[in-house]
Amino acid sequence: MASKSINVHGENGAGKKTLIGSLIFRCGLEMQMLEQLKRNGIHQYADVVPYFEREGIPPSFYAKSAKFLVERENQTPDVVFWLVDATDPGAAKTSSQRLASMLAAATMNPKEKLLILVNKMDLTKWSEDAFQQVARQFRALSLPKDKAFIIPVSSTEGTNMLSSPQDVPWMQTPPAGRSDESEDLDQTLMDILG
Ligand SMILES: Nc1nc2c(ncn2[C@@H]2O[C@H](COP(=O)(O)OP(=O)(O)OP(=O)(O)O)[C@@H](O)[C@H]2O)c(=O)[nH]1
Repeated sequence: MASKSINVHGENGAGKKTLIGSLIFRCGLEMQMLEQLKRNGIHQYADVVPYFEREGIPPSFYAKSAKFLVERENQTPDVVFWLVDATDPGAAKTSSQRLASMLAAATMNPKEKLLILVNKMDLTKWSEDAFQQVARQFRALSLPKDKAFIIPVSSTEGTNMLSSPQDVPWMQTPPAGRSDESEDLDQTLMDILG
């Protein structure tokens, strides 16, 4: 199976460790490792990556096409996860400005995909307004063509990561007049990773 690299960015507290821990728990753990985590008192998603780092275990998870390795220092990974807190539009603005300057300076340059993940959607009760308020900040940037996607998720609940959320009608019906791929809200995080 192919191996690909992922780099994770986001403001403090956006949910970087929780997202990766959640992906590792949902699609990266063998029974033996699950038992090792339990034995060491690791029950929260956010504690998995720090535990792996202490133990020298490279964090990774599986998607359909590849094994994804999470790397800290890599300016040209295959995929970048750019996390934004859906409950904090102010932080989203700062975050979008930081993304714009990193793209302009090419200090972050994903080879295949840039996934802007609007996280903590559960806390907004999957509000379309909350999502659009954050997404708008990022749509205003000149994002790399055909590589960038804006995806609402909940890392703690795993929603829209492996399967689509139920009972969120606006996710199935994109806004009228918008047909570009980055607005294809009926694709989950894993669908887009491929
Ligand atoms: N309700 C909810 N809480 C979340 C979600 N994702 C993260 N959190 C919470 O947000 C807080 C910060 O999450 P972390 O994963 O530690 O965030 P981080 O980006 O790694 O934080 P730093 O290392 O400080 O930059 C924790 O209390 C998480 O439980 C989510 O999808 N929903």
